[in-house]
Amino acid sequence: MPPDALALSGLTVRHGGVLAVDRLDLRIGRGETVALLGPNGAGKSSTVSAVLGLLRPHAGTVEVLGRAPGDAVRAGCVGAMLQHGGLPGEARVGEVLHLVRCSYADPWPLDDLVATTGIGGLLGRDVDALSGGQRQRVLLALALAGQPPLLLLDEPTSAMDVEGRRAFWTTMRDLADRGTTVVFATHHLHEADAVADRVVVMAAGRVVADGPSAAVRSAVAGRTVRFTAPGAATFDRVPGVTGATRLGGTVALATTDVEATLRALLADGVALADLEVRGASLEDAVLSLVGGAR
Ligand SMILES: Nc1ncnc2c1ncn2[C@@H]1O[C@H](COP(=O)(O)OP(=O)(O)OP(=O)(O)O)[C@@H](O)[C@H]1O
Repeated sequence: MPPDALALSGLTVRHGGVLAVDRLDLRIGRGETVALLGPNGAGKSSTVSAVLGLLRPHAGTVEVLGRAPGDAVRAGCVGAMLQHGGLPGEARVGEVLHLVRCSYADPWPLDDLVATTGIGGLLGRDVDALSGGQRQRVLLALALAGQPPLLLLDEPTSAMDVEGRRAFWTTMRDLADRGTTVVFATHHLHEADAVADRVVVMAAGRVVADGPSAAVRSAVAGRTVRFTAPGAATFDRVPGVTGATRLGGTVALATTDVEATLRALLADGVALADLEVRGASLEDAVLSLVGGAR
């Protein structure tokens, strides 16, 4: 059987006195699309850096496609887009792309790479003159230049506009459909929800949840009941309600028992105009999981 894309065992990363990753065990199979989630400082970037061999773990092991991280990177098996990824200065985008493609034995065909990453209009531009979102698209093209089987992306869409993000994730889904393993750290939870087969939630250097997004969401009890109610009536004492907020005429009630809450509201004669009941979002789930890990 071919080795997993990633196999981390007991990975521990320290930055001086700071414990960034704490005995992390994680396996990611080939072809999976995995979102690494968690608050600032959870250890996501440190994990990515260890996988790329950019820092030496304090303890534990890292295998990338069955190899040591440095070997996998040197063999062109890993494409990466890092949070603070640099581009050489005083060069044009096309020149940098050419140089990087030349370093691979079997580079991604240029026209297709340029079209896939949407950088056709940028090839003649100075890299120093790119906007944040354009820079991220160029970094993606460089990460893909060697057609790597594994892509590691650290907050890849942080500077992109809505359209750029949508195009980016469409590209990622296409890559995943072609069998590329995609691992990305993000704070855009709705994107993780839409794109990833699996989400791994980290807090304080450890995994606090791991599974399909729907499973992680369902781990959090509770629903939100939302309706329009003019006036200043309060609803925090309604059965099941654990939290009530009002914004103008819109009332949102967090409840652990939707039926009891709705029955009580109807019995009180509340009209429940524009009624909406929804389950926990991935954001609710992550907040709850991370809160519990603190
Ligand atoms: N070079 C460094 N020197 C000292 N401490 C560091 C360094 N890099 C990271 N840390 C610390 O390690 C911990 C984990 O940081 P890391 O960047 O891995 O988290 P993260 O989950 O990627 O956060 P973010 O979402 O903010 O990017 C944090 O407490 C951070 O302050």
